[in-house]
Amino acid sequence: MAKIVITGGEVLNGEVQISGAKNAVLPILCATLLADSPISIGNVPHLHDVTTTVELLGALGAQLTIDEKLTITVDPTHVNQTVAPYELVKTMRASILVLGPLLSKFGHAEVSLPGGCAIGSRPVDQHIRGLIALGADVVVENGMVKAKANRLKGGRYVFDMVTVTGTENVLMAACLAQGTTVLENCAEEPEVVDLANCLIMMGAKIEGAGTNKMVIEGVDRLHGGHYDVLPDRIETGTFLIAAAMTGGRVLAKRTRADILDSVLLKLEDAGAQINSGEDFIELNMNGRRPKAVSLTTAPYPAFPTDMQAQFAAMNCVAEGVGVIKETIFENRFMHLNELSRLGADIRVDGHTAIIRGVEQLTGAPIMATDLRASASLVLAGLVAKGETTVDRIYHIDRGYENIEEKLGGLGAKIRRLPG
Ligand SMILES: CC(=O)N[C@H]1[C@@H](OP(=O)(O)OP(=O)(O)OC[C@H]2O[C@@H](n3ccc(=O)[nH]c3=O)[C@H](O)[C@@H]2O)O[C@H](CO)[C@@H](O)[C@@H]1O
Ligand SMILES: C=C(OP(=O)(O)O)C(=O)O
Repeated sequence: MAKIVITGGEVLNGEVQISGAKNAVLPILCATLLADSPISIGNVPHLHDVTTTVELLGALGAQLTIDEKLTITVDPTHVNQTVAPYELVKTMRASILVLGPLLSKFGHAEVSLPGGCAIGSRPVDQHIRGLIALGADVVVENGMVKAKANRLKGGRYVFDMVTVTGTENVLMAACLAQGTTVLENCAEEPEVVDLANCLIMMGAKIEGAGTNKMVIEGVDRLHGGHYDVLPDRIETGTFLIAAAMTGGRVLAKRTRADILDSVLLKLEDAGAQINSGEDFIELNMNGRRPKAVSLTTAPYPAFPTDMQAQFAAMNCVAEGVGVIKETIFENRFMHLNELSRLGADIRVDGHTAIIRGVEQLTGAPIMATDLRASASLVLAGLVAKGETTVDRIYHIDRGYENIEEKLGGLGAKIRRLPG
């Protein structure tokens, strides 16, 4: 299995180009199934999850072309399959996002219950109940979600909890339903808004994206066009933390500060100087050691669970004690054991981690357990004395484009050992 080897101790300095957001491009690629003419998607990140989605859409009969800039054009007019088997969806949580579009467009969908990061049980009951509220007939049998409907009808659904992909699935389904759908307690994440903007470009009638209530007026058809995916706020935050942990300065380009408020505030609490403009964020630590920060994860616009592991890594070397509460996923502390193997001082009490910063971590072989855990281990390796080898690095390739090249460009001593 491929590994990443890092020799810690370099102060990061320089510019990094941020890629398109994984959690926006995946639903948007699935939304192309709804169109009745070709649609091209730009600012696509080169990620394993994108390849998986492309393979999935291809297996459903869509014709895809990818140019040298990684713009993906999907022609969904030849889709002739509405079954997404386990073999195709097992590595990626987001594959459940073909359920809503297939059902809405073709009246039938069978999608295997998804895999993805092992960070919690991650049920899809809200996706199913939302589709039932639109008139679908849904059963779960042999690990498959099987849904059918002649034509979905507008309805009202109040999500039990804020769910990002749940909101996206039901939103996509509602676009081609007959009549008006009202969705409440919706996720307000920027990636949901990006999906809604893409659907609107395709002819959908959606109001309220980015608030907790969306009203969707169903239309008879959606068309193609072109859409550029928004920048990845989690990748951005990860590079800014790399600068903060190493006492360095990083200019993240082609990104957006307005979707990172809660993260930037915590970085300022850690002592970072932040300067941002329309499409860049610069973080300067001026050689200082970060101060520990306390945080609680919650749905957007509060602090994102996808940045929790990276802040845990920063707290390991920060001055003082930081208390981290994870409220979204029940099993998202697996990085903490590995960080302890580097010498971190961490106490876990249920869903709370109390981290006392140490002066120096020391390199060791460690194991990545999920996507953001992997990122946090790489960050820790940047500041650990000597060599850190992060095994099972395939997790990181699901969500970070060329992470070792980008960190290397900022001065990190990092290399990949092929498996
Ligand atoms: C591809 C994608 O966009 N992934 C993101 C998405 O995951 P994902 O959409 O899977 O996460 P959700 O927002 O759905 O999960 C939030 C919480 O709701 C629970 N839940 C969710 C759906 C459901 O039907 N029933 C239920 O109980 C989950 O177990 C979890 O405790 O949002 C998460 C929370 O911001 C992020 O960490 C993931 O990076
Ligand atoms: C948990 C994540 O991804 P997924 O939902 O695709 O497993 C993530 O992006 O941190």
